This record gives sequence, C-alpha cells and structure tokens, in this order.
Amino acid sequence: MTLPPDGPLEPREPVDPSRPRDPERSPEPALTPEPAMAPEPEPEPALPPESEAAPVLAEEPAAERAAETEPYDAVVLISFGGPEAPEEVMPFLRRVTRGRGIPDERLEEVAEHYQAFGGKSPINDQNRALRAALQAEFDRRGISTPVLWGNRNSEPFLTDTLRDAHEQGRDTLVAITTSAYSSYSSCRQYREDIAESLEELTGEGRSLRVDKVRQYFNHPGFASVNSRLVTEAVRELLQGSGEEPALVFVTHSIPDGMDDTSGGGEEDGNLYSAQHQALAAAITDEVNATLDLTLDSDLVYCSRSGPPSQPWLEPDVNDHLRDLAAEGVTQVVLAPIGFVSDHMEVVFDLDTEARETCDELGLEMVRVPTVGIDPEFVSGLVDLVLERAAEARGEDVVQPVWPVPVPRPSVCLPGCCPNLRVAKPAACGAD
Ligand SMILES: CC1=C(CCC(=O)O)c2cc3nc(cc4[nH]c(cc5[nH]c(cc1n2)c(C)c5CCC(=O)O)c(CCC(=O)O)c4C)C(CCC(=O)O)=C3C
Ligand SMILES: [Fe+2]
Repeated sequence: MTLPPDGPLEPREPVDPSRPRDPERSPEPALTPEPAMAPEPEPEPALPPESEAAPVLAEEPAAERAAETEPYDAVVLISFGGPEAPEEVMPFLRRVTRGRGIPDERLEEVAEHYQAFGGKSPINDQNRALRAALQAEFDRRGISTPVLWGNRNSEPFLTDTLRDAHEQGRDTLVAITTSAYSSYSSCRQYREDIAESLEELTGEGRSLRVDKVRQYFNHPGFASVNSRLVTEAVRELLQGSGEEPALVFVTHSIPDGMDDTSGGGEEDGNLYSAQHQALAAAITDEVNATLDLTLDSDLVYCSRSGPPSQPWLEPDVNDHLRDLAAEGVTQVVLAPIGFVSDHMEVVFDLDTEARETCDELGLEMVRVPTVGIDPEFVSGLVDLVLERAAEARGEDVVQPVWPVPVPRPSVCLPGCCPNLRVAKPAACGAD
C-alpha cells in the first residue's frame, strides 16, 4: 500500500477542549476547517427510575473489557439494511421512505429492481461478511471485544442489537457506519438512528453510550485501497488492449440542497461532493504516476431519485457515458468510490443499467470492485476503532489521513449536515 504522502502523521491534540489551539500543529486545511477537537458528549443521564419492566437490569454485571478498546466494550457496525425475500421488498421500501409521502408508483419501480434479483439485496450478506472479517481482525490482534451489527431499515434493527448488547452487560459502544463521506444521508441520519435507538432503550430503563469513529473517506484504509483497486483495474485493461481508457468515478447522487449543507453549520458546506472530488483527483494522479499515463477522469452520479423538479447532483453516469462515446472514447473504467460494498446501487445501477448503456454505445467497460472485505480496509476500520478509543481515553492519537490532510471530527460539529425536513436529535455530535 501507499503511505499517505502529505498528511500530518504526528499526533493531534489530546481530547481537551479547554486547551487552546496551537496553530503550529493544526495546519489550516483546504477543505475542512474545524477546531482541534469537539468536546466529548455529555455522558448519558443516570438510569431512569426502576420499573417492573426492568428490575434486574441495573444488576447486570459489566462485561469483560479488552484494554485496547477501553472505554468501549463492544463495536457496532451500522448499515442501511435491505430486503432478503420478495415479500420483504415493499415493507423495506416503505420503511426507507416513511414520512416522506413518496408515491407508491415510485416504490413499485424501485421494487422491480429488487425483484429482478429475487427480492434479495446483497447488502446484508455483505455486512455479515464485514462483521465477521472485523471480528477476525480483532481476534488476530488478540483483542476480545465483540463486533455487533444493526441496521436502519431491516433486521437486525439497531435498537434490537443495542438491547441485546445491554442484556449482555455491554453498555459503552463504538459505532462504524458503512458510509465513508459527510452528508445528511451518509452521516447525520445514522446519528439520528443511534439517538432514536438510545431514546427507546432509555424508556426501557437501559442506559447505553454510543460513540462513532470519524467519517473515513480520507482514511488510507478506504482511500488508498480504492486507489489500489482502480490502479489494478486500469492496469488489467491496458494489458488487454493497450488503449487508454476514460476513468469515471461514481457515487450516489443526493439533492443539491443536501450537498450544499454537507458539513454546513460551522463549515463551508458541499463537503459530500468536495470529498469525492478530492479523492477522485488523488486516485487519478496516483494511477497516472504508477502506470505512467495521462488519463483524464470525471466524477459522476448514480441512483438519483426524487421528483424531476428537484435538482440532484449531476451528471448522471449514463448521460456521461453517452458524452464519452460521442467524444470517441471506446473504453471506460467505472470506479464506485462512493460505496463500500457491491449492494443494489452497484449491482443494479452500475452492473445492470450502466452496463446496458455501455453495450448500446459499444463502450468496453470495466467496473472496479468496492472495498468490501479487503483485508487492508478491514484493518483500517479496526485502526479507526482503536484511534477512537484512545481519543475517548484522552490520549494523543495518530490519525492517518490521505488525500485530504485533515481528519473529520469523530464528534460532529454543531449544525453539520442538517436534516432539512425535520429537526431530530442526533447522537455523536456536539449539538
Ligand atoms: C448518500 C447515500 C447513500 C450512501 C451512503 C450509505 O450507504 O448510507 C445511500 C445508500 C443506500 N441507499 C439504499 C437504498 C435506497 N436509497 C433510497 C433513497 C435515497 N438514498 C439517498 C442517499 C444515499 N443512499 C437519498 C438522498 C435518497 C432519497 C431520500 C431518501 O429516501 O432518503 C431509497 C428509496 C427509494 C428511491 O427513492 O430510490 C432506497 C431503497 C441502499 C440499500 C441498497 C441495497 O438494498 O442493497 C444503500 C446502501
Ligand atoms: Fe440511498
């Protein structure tokens, strides 16, 4: 792998919000200005009054804690969820879009994509594999902390996972989400899920604390692995034909308004698109340097939904492929850097729809794998857990970063990535 060439690898300030910021050690970032570190969230209030429903809970013995992950006694992988059988598709889609008045015709249209794959999204199996790979990596390092898994939109639901953890005496958890970038959909919405689960469990007399690792689009375990995967795909294509392909980076489109407020609050906004642009540009440079090429690249978007009247990030991947073909391009490498595994957005929107577009246009297309359970990605996530634990203990932490040289805060800044429809409580933040 490539080491981050330009990131500050010296430790950052320990978690002590009362300490003044030292400008020498906190270079002004180009993309993500932020204070040295947001304060830790207030601990959850003490247990609510005993009720008949939960008389024994306070007696629960504390589970054994591995020293390396102190204060955390469990890791929880949080993801989107997906249906696993035809009859689960519509209930899943209603859950995803609840409270938003999406017409049933739109849901039926999306349901067809799932039904074309037997009503089963690959996402849950991919998360089972990721959970197991994370557990294996902890085991390999001699760390006994369990890795749990909970979803927003399908079983196992996050609330149930956290309740089970509490039953087993585990009440201080650190979360990893399957989403690397900053935006409402990819960050705050997961923080709202955590807050909602914690509130429900508090109502049952269960007190838990859940912190979160920083967004990891610029952790080498994600960014450098993507760079390697793109480089290998380009190398293979060149060995086949010798003709230089066009490089196309793809991510999930979001409404323009959601991108405008990504970061937002105390930052400049547009972080979602800016983070993708920065990673795409850095990977392109690395591919060109490694393979001695001069490839051009573009960042494009897939999986747009919402009414046509609402602007979403563009161009759409299919429109872009048409433009490339019109310019005389004959080969493309499609790199889905916005996703961590080959879920429906990848297998339907790219491997099915975009591939059909390529076939129509006579474009040869290679789709780069997502990071999935690449050992270096899995190891990077474990590093992020240990980094977050050291931060929670108030120790100096080493925060590897590439290509954007500033780590995202693990405690989100006030007002970042706001929910533009309804204000909801969110965990893991300073607001
Ligand atoms: C940024 C982003 C990610 C990446 C970050 C992350 O991973 O979280 C992501 C992931 C995913 N999105 C997924 C599925 C869906 N997303 C929808 C709708 C939406 N996504 C949005 C954004 C994102 N989405 C937005 C702004 C909407 C519209 C408003 C809304 O509804 O919030 C809808 C509703 C139907 C439709 O309108 O298309 C569905 C079914 C699945 C599961 C795939 C599977 O089953 O394998 C996954 C991993
Ligand atoms: Fe989505």
